[in-house]
Amino acid sequence: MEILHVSAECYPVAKVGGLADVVGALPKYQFQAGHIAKVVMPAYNTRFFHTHEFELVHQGGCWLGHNWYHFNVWREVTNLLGFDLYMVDIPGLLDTERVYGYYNDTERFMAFQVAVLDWLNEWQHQPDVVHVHDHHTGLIPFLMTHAYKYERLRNIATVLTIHNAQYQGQFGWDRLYQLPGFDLWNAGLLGWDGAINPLAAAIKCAWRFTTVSPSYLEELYNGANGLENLLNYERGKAVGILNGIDTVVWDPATDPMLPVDYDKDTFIEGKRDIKLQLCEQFNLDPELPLISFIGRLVGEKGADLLPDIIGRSIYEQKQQVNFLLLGSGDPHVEWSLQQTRIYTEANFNVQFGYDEALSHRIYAGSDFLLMPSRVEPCGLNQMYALRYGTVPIVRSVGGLKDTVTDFGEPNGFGIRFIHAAAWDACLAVSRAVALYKDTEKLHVICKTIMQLDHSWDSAAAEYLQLYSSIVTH
Ligand SMILES: Nc1ncnc2c1ncn2[C@@H]1O[C@H](COP(=O)(O)OP(=O)(O)O[C@H]2O[C@H](CO)[C@@H](O)[C@H](O)[C@H]2O)[C@@H](O)[C@H]1O
Repeated sequence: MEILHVSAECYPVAKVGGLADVVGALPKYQFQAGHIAKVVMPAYNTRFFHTHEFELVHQGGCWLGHNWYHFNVWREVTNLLGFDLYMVDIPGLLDTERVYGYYNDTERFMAFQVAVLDWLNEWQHQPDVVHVHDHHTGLIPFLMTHAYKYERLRNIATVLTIHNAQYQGQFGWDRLYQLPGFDLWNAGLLGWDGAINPLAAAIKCAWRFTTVSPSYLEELYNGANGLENLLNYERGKAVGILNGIDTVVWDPATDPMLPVDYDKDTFIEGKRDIKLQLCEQFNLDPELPLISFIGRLVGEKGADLLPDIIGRSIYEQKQQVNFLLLGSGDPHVEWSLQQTRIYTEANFNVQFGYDEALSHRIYAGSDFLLMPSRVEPCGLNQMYALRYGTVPIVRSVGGLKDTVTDFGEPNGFGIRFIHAAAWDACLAVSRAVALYKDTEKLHVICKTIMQLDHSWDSAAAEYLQLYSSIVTH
């Protein structure tokens, strides 16, 4: 089978969050299973694009309303990532330093999608499936079925994966003229709640859609940032498939970003050494339990609760616990964390910004990883933590509920709490501190969690089963 993944992010080329991890791993597993898996993404002005060898496979141009853009499609020639990587370069639109956050993001991703389809329209053959990810690529299933110039693509199966339904990419109907021509009787398929909504359009037009965990799918029917009714209406097309993790990139036994490697038999020394270095770097006492948080500092991740959780826990535990944070996001949260640090300096440190290498050292060197998420479609951090022998403390929601059991239950191994509230998270922290003191029990848990299988094997098979159910030839 031939699958073309279309995405705004792909690790290690350009990563903002978990979307990149998934698109950098799933195609690799599909390729290893004997299929042709391709990824096409924007050619941002990244180091990767400038330091690897690419060949030009297509040149074209597209109108976006009154503006004409040239584009080039490049292919990475060495199959470095374990699948075919294509990058669409649109000077003036996509050659940006960052992935998102520009005033013209709507045009940038609209042009990207049109360029991908123009290119696909020129292929001699056709892929079996076009698999789009999140709202940045959500117009594709609509355009493939309704735009006049893509009539040839009409019978290719399309799948949408929703990594996060909070973001939908809405824009006004006044921009309708920027899209390639289609029969206006079908314009309603683009809309939701008074605007063009690319995520809603993809839910309506893709042949199937998936969410990144079964629990998240169930939750979306009741809370999906305005799309609940649509999702309920289209539920016949929905499947929840739990993400896996790339066990080659995320392996403490071979991770080049760690100063010391370790496995299930050497984790006590390995984790201790990395924790020592981390604590030295961040001025924390290595004898105390180290609880970390990595991620975007936004409400969805419960980041606004962190100052309270940290301040109260340090007080309640009589300064016998440490916290370390890596992330960036909401300026109010960053400010509040800085304020918290003023009175908890000996027990808490934070690094604002994005640092891939540091994130690996934190997963490895921490005793616990805290995830007080309000919404968590899947969550990869808890699976990385498990693989690195770090006990996850999670709010029982979405994918966290599907991947972490509580050590208070038979065969449980993590710490779960129910409410997205500081008091409940603080109770979970107190359980973590107590577990830390029971070294023997903690070590048994660490060894167990390092051996759990969260590789992509089973999820990749589920996706292939889904494709087979819709590919007609
Ligand atoms: N400051 C920082 N420095 C270094 N690394 C950082 C970092 N902040 C985040 N990361 C890394 O980014 C990734 C974040 O993964 P998440 O699962 O939390 O993704 P996110 O919420 O972006 O994506 C959405 O898509 C994914 C994939 O489907 C879902 O798991 C998730 O629930 C959903 O919200 C992890 O690899 C993490 O280590």
